[in-house]
Amino acid sequence: MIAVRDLTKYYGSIAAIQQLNFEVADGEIVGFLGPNAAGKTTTLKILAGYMPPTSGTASVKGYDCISQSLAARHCLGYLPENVPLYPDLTVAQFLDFVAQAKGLDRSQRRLEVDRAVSDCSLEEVKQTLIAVLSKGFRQRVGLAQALLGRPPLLILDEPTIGLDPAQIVEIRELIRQLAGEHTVILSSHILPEVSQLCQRVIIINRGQIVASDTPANLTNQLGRDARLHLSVKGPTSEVEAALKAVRGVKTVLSEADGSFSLEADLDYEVRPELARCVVQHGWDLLELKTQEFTLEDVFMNLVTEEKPTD
Ligand SMILES: Nc1ncnc2c1ncn2[C@@H]1O[C@H](COP(=O)(O)OP(=O)(O)OP(=O)(O)O)[C@@H](O)[C@H]1O
Repeated sequence: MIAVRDLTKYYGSIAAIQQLNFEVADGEIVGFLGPNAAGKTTTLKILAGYMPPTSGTASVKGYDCISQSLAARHCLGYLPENVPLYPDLTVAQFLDFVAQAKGLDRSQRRLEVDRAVSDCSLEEVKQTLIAVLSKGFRQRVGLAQALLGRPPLLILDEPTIGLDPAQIVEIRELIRQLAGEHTVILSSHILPEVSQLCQRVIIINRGQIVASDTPANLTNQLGRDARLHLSVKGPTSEVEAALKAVRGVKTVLSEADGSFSLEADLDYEVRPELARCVVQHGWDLLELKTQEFTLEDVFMNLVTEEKPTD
């Protein structure tokens, strides 16, 4: 569905993205994840045909996003970071206007507007002026306009930004439902959002791709170490020293609440020995649990490891 080759964009002397290469297959839901200024919006704008790259190519369904922009744009619906809505129009008028701009004829327009209104649960505000809509409803209108014409690809730039927690849950649920019939690429810097919604994650930092895999594989890649959390009632420095001495334990960190975080070699089952160690010292073992690596750990690992080259 999407093929990106050596995509590079300079704004003046600033390289927003450099030599990006990735593909998105039909039916995939891909999260484009990165910190602020990583180059997410720039990439999505190029894919949506909003601006040309400095070099490299991007195509949607085989159509080049710049030289065959019209054909490429027919295959996609784009929700920009800041949705350009017309406040003086009602929701129905605005959607009809966008449907016209997408080249749909009168009868198709009515059907498509009704379907998008229904898909995005906009019935109650269909005749309401956009000016008076809440941010959550505006975002739904933004999604609805992207859906008009049933494009096979949806490009969603930070779809939940600025929404309250309840609205975020609603929009995520809506995206999950839409994903069944569409290929989706969405950008976000919210890690749980990406791990909940996406089958694959592309992590971008300083304009370059630093990882691309399923959330599960990314967390598995984090290494051969297990993380454990212990809560022990005993003298902190002595407990710390004793835990450190257990075979397989690599690091011990005492936490502000008096508990301990450990990293241990996965090749050893350290838990029985840790428990014995605590009990033999006459301390109380209140809790001992292993902790899974999360996408946040992967992200921090990749993003903080990457140092600027200049
Ligand atoms: N129109 C522009 N003119 C000059 N520089 C720009 C322009 N748009 C973006 N940039 C710069 O390009 C880099 C990438 O920006 P971009 O908006 O693509 O990142 P992003 O990952 O979407 O960030 P955010 O999460 O903050 O929206 C940043 O350094 C940004 O300042």
